[in-house]
Amino acid sequence: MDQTLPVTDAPLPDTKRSADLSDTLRQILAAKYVEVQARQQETPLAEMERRARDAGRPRPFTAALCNAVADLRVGLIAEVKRASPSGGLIREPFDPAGIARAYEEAGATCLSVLTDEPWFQGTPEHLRLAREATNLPVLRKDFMVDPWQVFEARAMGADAILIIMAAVTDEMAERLEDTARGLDMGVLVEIHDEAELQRALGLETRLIGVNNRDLRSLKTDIAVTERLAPLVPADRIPVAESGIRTPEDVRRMAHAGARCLLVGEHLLRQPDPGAAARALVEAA
Ligand SMILES: O=P(O)(O)OC[C@@H](O)[C@@H](O)c1c[nH]c2ccccc12
Repeated sequence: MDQTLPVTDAPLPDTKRSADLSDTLRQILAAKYVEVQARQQETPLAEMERRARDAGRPRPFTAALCNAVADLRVGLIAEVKRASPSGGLIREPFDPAGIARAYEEAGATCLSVLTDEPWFQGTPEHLRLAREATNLPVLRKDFMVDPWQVFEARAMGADAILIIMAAVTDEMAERLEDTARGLDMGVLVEIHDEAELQRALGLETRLIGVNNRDLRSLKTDIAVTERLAPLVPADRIPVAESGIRTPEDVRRMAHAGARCLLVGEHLLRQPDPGAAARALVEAA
């Protein structure tokens, strides 16, 4: 996939201004800024806000995960994506509705659906199809850099958004969260190190996602959750993300304190993603 994109000086958080930021993340964010600015010309904020409010009330995303944790179940956020740049996944044929139904039958608590197209071949239509096929709350998995995208998420039917601390300033993170809360949407904030955890704790959301994938190197190591989940305060809920494949991985994440898991690639590489999801749900 040719991704030679114009790199602009996106307002990245100070900690990320150095060259240590992965080319991938920098290119994704630079392209996202260009894309979002163009899309706002087509659909101004006032109109997108109207569409969001017309979309009705979201399904409870955070409450679904809190209930799973309270019932000592695994809170599985099962991901729907056609491709992934880091692992070379391409799922063909790709049936978002069928995959979502299989996840629901397997006992998943929520869905995560990629809507980033250049890198993950995701679309808002994938999210709409997956959401319509189940009763599960759906997280819009995309690179949020502007509150306009939060209204767009609700307008396409999403029930929650992701805030990646490595991708935004503290001020933007707060604006994104305020916008989501104003729409009664859930917020999963994502971190990859101790500094990002401290920044994330400045937000209200209880859901602290620990991404085992380093957005600089795209290297994945589930030991990241084992290091960071114990540092998450007791009034928050750690969510282990990325690189989770086996029942043993699930037990390691649970032992580290993460009973909510976000899993994609392993499930989507299987002929029957539902059976693979059930194996993980039953593992803890
Ligand atoms: O496919 P995996 O390794 O199971 O990972 C799922 C999910 O954690 C990953 O897709 C993800 C986590 N944070 C993101 C931010 C943007 C895009 C993708 C992601």
